Amino acid sequence: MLRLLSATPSPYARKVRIALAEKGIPFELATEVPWDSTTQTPRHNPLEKLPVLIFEDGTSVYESRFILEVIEARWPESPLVPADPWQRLDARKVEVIADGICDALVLLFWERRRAPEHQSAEWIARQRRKVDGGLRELARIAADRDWVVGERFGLADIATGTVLRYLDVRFPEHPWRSLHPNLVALSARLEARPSFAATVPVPQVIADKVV
Ligand SMILES: N[C@@H](CCC(=O)N[C@@H](CS(=O)(=O)O)C(=O)NCC(=O)O)C(=O)O
Repeated sequence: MLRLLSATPSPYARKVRIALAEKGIPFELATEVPWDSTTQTPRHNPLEKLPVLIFEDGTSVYESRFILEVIEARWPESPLVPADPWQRLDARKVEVIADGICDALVLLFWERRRAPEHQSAEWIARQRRKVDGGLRELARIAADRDWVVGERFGLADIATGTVLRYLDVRFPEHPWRSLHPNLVALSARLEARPSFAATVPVPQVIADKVV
């Protein structure tokens, strides 16, 4: 059985979970805390990050954008990327922006886990700018369209929907809902999909000292 190493808050893993669900591909969900010494993630990814997609023969694929490319190549039915090559690049650009916002949110989360006297205000401000700028660009691209890119649900919606809900987990005080009402409407539509409803992110308990 196909296996996915995942974590309850992970927006990157949520993209893969949603894609597999939307394509009807069965898999075993292995929920980990990659920050704890007990995690099996390093056994399957030398970069020690999840999500990791593990095939029955033990081969592993990691880095969510690449995992999604592998899934699209291996199971092309119900495509999640547009057929038009330029629209496909637009969708992948949206994923780059969404993942980049998530990356900034992860860095922000860990900076705030440091003792107050060790937190860098400059570093926090820099990550905050990336979150705000990325959200502005996603709001500009999405506008009031039914789907973020193209004429149907796909990768760009998965990436945008996951970062918006991840904000609630890692940066609940961020005013994105008042700043970008079009993203609020988009998020509500996406979260109503069964693949989203089944994968709502929640914080995890991290037992080990990480920073
Ligand atoms: N670019 C990677 C990012 C993955 C990532 O940062 N995963 C985190 C977990 S989570 O933030 O998604 O919940 C991780 O495994 N971190 C462990 C580590 O960085 O050592 C992807 O898209 O897959």
